[in-house]
Amino acid sequence: MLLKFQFLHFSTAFSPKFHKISAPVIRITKFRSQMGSSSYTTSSASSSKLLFRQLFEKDSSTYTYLLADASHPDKPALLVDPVDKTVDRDLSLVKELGLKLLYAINTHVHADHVTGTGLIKSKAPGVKSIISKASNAKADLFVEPGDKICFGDLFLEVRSTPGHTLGCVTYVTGDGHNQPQPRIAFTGDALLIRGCGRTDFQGGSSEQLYKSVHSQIFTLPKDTFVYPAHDYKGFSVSTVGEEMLYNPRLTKDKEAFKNIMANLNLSYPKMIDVAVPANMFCGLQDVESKAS
Ligand SMILES: N[C@@H](CCC(=O)N[C@@H](CSS)C(=O)NCC(=O)O)C(=O)O
Ligand SMILES: [Fe+2]
Repeated sequence: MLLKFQFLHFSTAFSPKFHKISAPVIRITKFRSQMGSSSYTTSSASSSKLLFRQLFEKDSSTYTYLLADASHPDKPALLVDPVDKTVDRDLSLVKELGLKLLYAINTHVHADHVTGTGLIKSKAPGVKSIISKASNAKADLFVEPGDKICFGDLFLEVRSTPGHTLGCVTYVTGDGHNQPQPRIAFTGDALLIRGCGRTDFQGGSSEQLYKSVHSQIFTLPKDTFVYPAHDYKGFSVSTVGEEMLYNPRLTKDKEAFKNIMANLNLSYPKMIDVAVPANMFCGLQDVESKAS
């Protein structure tokens, strides 16, 4: 089934410190209900267009993802959850692969590392930063549930998955013509491989996280790949079906899940007092205050 694109309105917002920009985030009617159907045709041609790289930052065990439409003449690309320390590596890769980086995107306001989105903007002018409107952080573009972030013929659909933080979102791949199979879900810290994000700060709520994962991620096709923002156990990828069967927290009923989350006894992330305020400003809070 072909999706009918309808441009509703642009979701743009401006950080006072950044250039004015006008890149659109596209909203499409009935998108979420269509995503729930199984009537999309599979096309190996369409799925082969996606260039995909998983990158790792070892100090915070963070995964950054590079995606591009390799079939498009411009090879438009985006980065999900870049880290400040590895921005040069990521931008070198973008250059080596001949990609045109459009967007630097966060799944949420990270507590354990400084995002690379602000640095990327300064080193690669024209790139737009994106975060959810619900995060209340600064960025060039704010996304809401159902929005599509387009790069060439491909896009990321935005799904609201609060619970680890108030503004957490999951980005799910899609194609303007055919639904590539399988899809990929970038779950941030909402769903980790055999785990999930903690819920004890940044507006976290175990009740909300349970609902988010079950309603927004576990409803995706079971062969959907799960690529989280972190891994602490040596995993790199899972699937929705695998997590529905084997996730030791989210396979439990809600009350058992809430009990597990209330008793994690994790120490606070070492960088939280630096990272959260900085990440409210694309990781550039100190740089900006020093500059002004
Ligand atoms: N030790 C690390 C932080 C580890 C941590 O708290 N990770 C977060 C995701 S980053 S906000 C988390 O939700 N972990 C869940 C879990 O079960 O481990 C540091 O000091 O930075
Ligand atoms: Fe987090």
